[in-house]
Amino acid sequence: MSISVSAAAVLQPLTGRASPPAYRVTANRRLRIGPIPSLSSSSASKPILPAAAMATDGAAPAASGAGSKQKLLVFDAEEDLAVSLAKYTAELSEKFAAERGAFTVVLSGGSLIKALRKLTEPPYLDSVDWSKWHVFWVDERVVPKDHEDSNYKLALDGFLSKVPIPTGQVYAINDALSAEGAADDYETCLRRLVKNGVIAMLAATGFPRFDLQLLGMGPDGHIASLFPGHPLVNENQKWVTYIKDSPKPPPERITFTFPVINSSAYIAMVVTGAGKAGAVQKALSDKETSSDKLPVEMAVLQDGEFTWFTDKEAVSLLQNK
Ligand SMILES: O=C1O[C@H](COP(=O)(O)O)[C@@H](O)[C@H](O)[C@H]1O
Repeated sequence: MSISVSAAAVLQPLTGRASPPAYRVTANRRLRIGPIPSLSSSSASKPILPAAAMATDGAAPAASGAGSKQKLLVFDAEEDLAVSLAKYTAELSEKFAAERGAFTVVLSGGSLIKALRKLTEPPYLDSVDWSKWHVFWVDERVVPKDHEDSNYKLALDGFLSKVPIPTGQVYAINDALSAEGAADDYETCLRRLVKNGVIAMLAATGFPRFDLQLLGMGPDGHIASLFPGHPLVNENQKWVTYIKDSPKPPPERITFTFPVINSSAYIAMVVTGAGKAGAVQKALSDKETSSDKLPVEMAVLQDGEFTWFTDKEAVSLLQNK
């Protein structure tokens, strides 16, 4: 099989949003998977038509994922990905700071944090208005904040300690509480910030609408602390919930639920390495009605823009099919 790439994917710059590192990709539900054509010798990323979740411009909203678009960016090297991710994030920061006077950013743990390193360097260190940033976690391990397993510590060491975000705008969990207590406490914090306008609300869903969620995916296709086959993936009332039997250690965690993840304005899904190629292949295959969806496949924005930032290894099974 071969990949079908729309010419529009190459030629049509995205408009109406922050100017992105790549291009709008128009939908093609007859996606064929195969070798990635060389689209531009000067570009480090190659837009490819991805998943069934992609929506045609102007298409009627589907039952879920209304208004959702997905783009797939594939970089030759992780270094190129990091450069592009920094530009993308800085442009969204500028857009939301101008529009709303605040930029609400959700971090995951794991490999994502290292991919943010270019934001801590010139020109972004000086050009980004860090005073507008409000930082949250899509999931957190229920451990002390100075524990090696803490997503807060990972982000502090690798990112937050290197940029001047006001400490009062960094919303870590209360690590003195139980998993259940920490989840409730975090949701209460989010509700307060929605009430005072720091976090937007998506009227269509009644859930908070973060400006940008910077997410990673595990080799099993989990995102946040929402794991394949775990009942938490079906939680549709709570904003934040907890897990005590995480298949990946540590076992106790709190996590945003899918309604919150899917109410975001923008998601950057940052996935690198051959170890994730199987999950990427499944997520970007053309099975629209698969009943055994991976958690990453359940991340479908209600009204927003979803961009995959990947490297060649992560999409290697797409290339070889
Ligand atoms: O446990 C977790 O894993 C995922 C994926 O991590 P990665 O190192 O494979 O990128 C991460 O997104 C999540 O926040 C974390 O708690």
